[in-house]
Formats: sequence, C-alpha cells, structure tokens
Amino acid sequence: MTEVTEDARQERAGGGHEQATSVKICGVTGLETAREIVGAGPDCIGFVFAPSRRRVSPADARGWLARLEEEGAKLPLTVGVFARPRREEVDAVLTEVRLDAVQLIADHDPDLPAWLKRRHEVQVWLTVPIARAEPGGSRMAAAEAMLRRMRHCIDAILLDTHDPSQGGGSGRTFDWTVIPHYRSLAGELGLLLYAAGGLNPDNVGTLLAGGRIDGVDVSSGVETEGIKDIRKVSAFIERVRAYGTDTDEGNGGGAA
Ligand SMILES: O=C(O)c1ccccc1NCC(=O)[C@H](O)[C@H](O)COP(=O)(O)O
Repeated sequence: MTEVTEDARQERAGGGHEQATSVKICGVTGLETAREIVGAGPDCIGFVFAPSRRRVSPADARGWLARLEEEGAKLPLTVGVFARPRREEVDAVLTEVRLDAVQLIADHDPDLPAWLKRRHEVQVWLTVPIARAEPGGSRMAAAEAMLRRMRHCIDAILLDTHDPSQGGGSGRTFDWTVIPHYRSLAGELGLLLYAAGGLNPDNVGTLLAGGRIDGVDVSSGVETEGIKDIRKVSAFIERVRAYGTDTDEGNGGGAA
C-alpha cells in the first residue's frame, strides 16, 4: 500500500511555508475543451466518471490526454471524480486511464480509500459533503471521525456542497463558516484542504480572504449554458493567482 508518509504529509500541508492556492477545473467533456482549459494553466483538471451530464467514458478521457501529450502540452494533475462508487468501478477506470488522483465520497464504503491505495499509485481526495445547518452538528462529528479513521490513506479533504441528486457539481455554495474547523483538522492530520461548490470568478476572492485554503475546485461557475467557457475559466484562474496581490486581501470572507 502506498501509504502517505509523515514527511510527505508535512510537505503537502505546506511544511510551514505558504504555498500558492491550487486551482482545479472540473468537468472536462471534450478534447477541444480540454485543450483550451489546459492552455489556461490550472493545477488540476477533473473528469467526472459519476452519473452526471458531465460524465465521460474512460476511453474518451484516455484518448484526450494522450492527444494533448502528443501535442506537447504539459498536463496538469489529472483527477477522476466519482460519487459513491463501487470499488470495481474505480479500479476499472484507473486501469484504463492514467490519473494522478481520485476524488470521491466514501461514506458508503469507509475502506475504499485504503483498498485503492493498495492497488494504485494514486492520490485520494475525500469529498466531505457539507449540508445545511452543519456547524457543530452530528454530521460534522461523523465527518471528523471518518477523516481521522482514513487519515493514512487519503491525501486531501475536499469540502463540497451536499448534493443529494448526484453528489457534486451543484453550482451551489455551502456555509463557509465550517471551513476553519476543517482547516485545523486538515492541519492536524497533515492533509490538504480544498473547497468546492458554487465558486466562480466573482466569489472566489471572498473565499480565499476567509482563511488559508490549499486548493479551489470549480465546475458550474466557469460554464455558460452548461458548457465550459474559456473566458470564465481564465478569469477564475487569474483571480486565484492574483489573490494576495489585489484588493481581495483583507476583505474578511465569510458565509456564502
Ligand atoms: O460535476 C459534476 O457533474 C459531478 C457529478 C457527480 C459527482 C461530482 C461532480 N463534480 C465534482 C466536482 O469536483 C465539482 O467541481 C464540484 O462539485 C463543484 O462543482 P460546482 O458547484 O458546479 O462548481
């Protein structure tokens, strides 16, 4: 099993140094879109393998990545997105497509991250769905217990808006006041902390002003009429890169 070592944890958690916030653009659904998005320079791109209007086949994702590499593109970290998958489903995708990370909800199968780490050299990002009325509630306690249990076989915590229909990509924000709790938990466990859910070029600065986040993840907020819009993708990336050098800094942040 490729267990995450303490040194790697410290490095991933920043090792005491401020790291730039990484950007993941999720829901790549075609070669041309992939080419444009990669050209805009995100740190990570995501392919949705869960039931969704953004779902792609492993064969398509593999073909697009191979084509971009042939064209000489420097690929960002590639992330396969699942909701609550069966083990065999993720295994089959990872066998077919060279992915750097899988992102999934695992409350249905708490041993899934360890099972994946035993079979594949891949990062595991655990999605923690945030429902309404979360602060201090039993859901938060359950999520914390799960994260403590899984800490040795996951690399990152991804906070996302609870989406009962498909498990992500809702375009809705969650209550950002829960973030400091997960920030300190991620620091204690040596995990990266990403935030997703309803982000867009206009609100991501406010999120970042609310406190340190290792990465931000967006899908709906960089689309126009359901299609990735390269101007919004570029604006989102620029907004995150510029954070700390523009007027966002010190805005205070807060709930969505
Ligand atoms: O994006 C989807 O369609 C999706 C479907 C099922 C599970 C997860 C999904 N997306 C996960 C992501 O990583 C999204 O970027 C994240 O949920 C944020 O989405 P959005 O609120 O649309 O920005």
